[in-house]
Amino acid sequence: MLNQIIETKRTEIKSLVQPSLVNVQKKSLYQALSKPNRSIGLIAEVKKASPSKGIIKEDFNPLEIALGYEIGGADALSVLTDRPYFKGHRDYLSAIKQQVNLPVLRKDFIIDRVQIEESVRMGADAILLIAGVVPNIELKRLYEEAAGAGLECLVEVHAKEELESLLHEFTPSIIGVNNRNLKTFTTDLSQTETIGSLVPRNSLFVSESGIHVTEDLERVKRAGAHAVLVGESLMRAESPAEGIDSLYGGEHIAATR
Ligand SMILES: O=P(O)(O)OC[C@@H](O)[C@@H](O)c1c[nH]c2ccccc12
Repeated sequence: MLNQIIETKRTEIKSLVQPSLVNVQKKSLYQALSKPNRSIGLIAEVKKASPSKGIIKEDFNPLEIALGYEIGGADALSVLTDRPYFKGHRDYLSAIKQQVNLPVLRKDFIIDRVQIEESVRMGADAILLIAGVVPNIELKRLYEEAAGAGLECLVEVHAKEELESLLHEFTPSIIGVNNRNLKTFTTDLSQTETIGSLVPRNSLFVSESGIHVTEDLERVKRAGAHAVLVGESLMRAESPAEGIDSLYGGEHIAATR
């Protein structure tokens, strides 16, 4: 499946037409996650569908969901911009970034520098870079290119060895451990525990995927995660804010903010 997605991206890139530049105020994902609203940070994801779950939300209004996440006290947003597999759109990200006062991560499969330019133009604050889809040396180039263009990166890994070999090349400021196995699509939170022990002290550590209930949150918190990236369980909630509230077991937002 991942191979197929990457093939599709290569085709998309060949005919990519750059969007016009949207004028937005940059917000740092790193800073937001360094001082989270609650005991563990939250990147709340705007996602209509996924290859493993099909359509997650029928009546999907991305802007409304994003505004709901902001009201609910999310620290940052992740917006799917991949169209064929996740039913996202780059216009969703631009619209959200113009209306919501939170850092926005572009969730897509970035394999080429033209997509970095595209991300800047659409108004993203940060992009996802996935280890294993391009060689590490190439990932490092994309990371540096993004930094030069003013974008932060969440660098996603899936195995201990993958993180180890990545750290030989460079040390990302924000490292995501994906609990989802990209081949079988199953999620396993022990991924966060095993791989988390290797995340360098100075990097922010995000646990991604398969976090549904307060116990899951507690578990990845114990494993040292600074933040979680949550999509499906929030998308299925009665409302985005209620979803966040029940995930956090009613934990209040820090009064110091
Ligand atoms: O819906 P979930 O299980 O809460 O997962 C969110 C997020 O981690 C997931 O959407 C994701 C993680 N890495 C990705 C890479 C591409 C697309 C999507 C993803």
